[in-house]
Amino acid sequence: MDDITVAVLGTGGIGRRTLELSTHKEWLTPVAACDRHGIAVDHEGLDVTELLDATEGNIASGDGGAGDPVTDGGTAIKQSGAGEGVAASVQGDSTTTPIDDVIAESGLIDAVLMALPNLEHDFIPRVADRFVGAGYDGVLIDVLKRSRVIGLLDEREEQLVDSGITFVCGAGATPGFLTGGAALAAQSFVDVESIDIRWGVGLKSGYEDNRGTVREDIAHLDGYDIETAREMTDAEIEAVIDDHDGVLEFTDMEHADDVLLERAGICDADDVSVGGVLDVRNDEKPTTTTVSVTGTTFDGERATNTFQLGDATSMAANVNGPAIGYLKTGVRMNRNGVYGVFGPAELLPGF
Ligand SMILES: NC(=O)c1ccc[n+]([C@@H]2O[C@H](COP(=O)([O-])OP(=O)(O)OC[C@H]3O[C@@H](n4cnc5c(N)ncnc54)[C@H](O)[C@@H]3O)[C@@H](O)[C@H]2O)c1
Repeated sequence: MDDITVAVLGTGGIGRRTLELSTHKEWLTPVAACDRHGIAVDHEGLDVTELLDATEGNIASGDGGAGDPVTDGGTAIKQSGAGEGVAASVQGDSTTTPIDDVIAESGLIDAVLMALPNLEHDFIPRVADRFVGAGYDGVLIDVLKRSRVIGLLDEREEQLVDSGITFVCGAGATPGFLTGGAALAAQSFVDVESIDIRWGVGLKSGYEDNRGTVREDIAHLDGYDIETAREMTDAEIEAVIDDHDGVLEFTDMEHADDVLLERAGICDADDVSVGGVLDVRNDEKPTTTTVSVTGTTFDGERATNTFQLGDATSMAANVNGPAIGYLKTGVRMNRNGVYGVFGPAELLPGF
C-alpha cells in the first residue's frame, strides 16, 4: 500500500540529495530523473548510486531545453567527464524535452518531486499544467520558496482536481519543515501573534553546487530582485558572494511560509516573518535555525513556543527529509481520492 514510485525533476543540489535519501527509504523507488539536458527512466527502479556517481560535480544547468525557456539564469554547465548531468549516466539519454519525456512515462509514476529552479514564478505552475494536459493523476510536489507562486497554483485548483492530482506545494525546509513545525507549535494558542522563522545554512560546497538556491536567495538582498538575480552571470553571483565574504544575511524574505500558514488558518500572512544567514564557505551553520511562535493561550497566558534545529543538520537533510515525508502523505491522500492544492501546514509528513 505504501510502496511509491517517484520521478525527480531537476538533479541539482537538491534533486541529487532527494535521490540519495531515497536509498534510505525502502518504500520509495526513484524510477525517473531528469535535468535540463537528460533523462533516465527505469520503471523497475533506477540505479541511484550509478546515477549519482556519473553526475558527481556534473550538474547541467543553463539553456538547452526546447519549449522550456531559460529558467535558472545561468548559461554555464558545470561539467566533468563526458556528457552533461543525467546524460552522463549509463542509464541516461540526452534530450531537449526532459520534462515532456518524464510526462510521457508518468502513467506509471505515483509522485513527481520538482527540484526545479523557481526564478520564473510561473515555471512550476506551468509544469503542472503540462502534467494536467497529459491526464496525470498522481502527486506533484515542489520545494519552491516564493509566496506569490502559491496563488498561481490555487488558480489551477479546479484543473488539478479534475485531473486527479494531489499537489503539495512549498514542501522543503522553509517553507515546508519549519512551516509544519510552526503550525504544530501554534496549537498551544487560541490567538497567534507572530511567527518568526530565522534560518542558518552553511554550504561549503558553495554556489557551484547549489546554484538555484543561492541565486534565488541573492534576489532577497537589498538592491536585487528576482529579475535581476535571474539575469546575473555566474561571475556576478560570485562577486556578490565575495563582497559579503561568503556570508549573506537576509531579512523579510518572500518565503511562502506566510501564505501557507494563513491558508491553514494558523495566523495572518502578515504576522509571519522569515530571515536567515547563508554561509557559502563553511558547512558550519552561521546561526542556529530557530522558529518562535508567540501567542495567547485559552487561559489568558502570553508565551512563545520556540524550536530549533540541530546545527549539524544540513540544508539537504532539512529540505529532502520533510519533502519525502510530505510526498508520502500526499500519495496516501491521492490514493484516497483527495485532490487539489495543499500546503505543508495542512498536512503532516509521514515517516
Ligand atoms: N524550500 C526550501 O527550503 C528550499 C531550500 C533549498 C532549495 N530550494 C529550492 O529548490 C530548487 C532547486 O534548487 P537547487 O539548488 O537544487 O538548484 P540547481 O540549480 O542546483 O538545480 C536545478 C536543476 O534543475 C534542472 N533544470 C533547470 N531547468 C530545467 C528545465 N527546464 N527542465 C528540466 N530540468 C531543468 C537543472 O538542470 C538542475 O539539474 C530551487 O527552486 C530552490 O529555491 C528550496
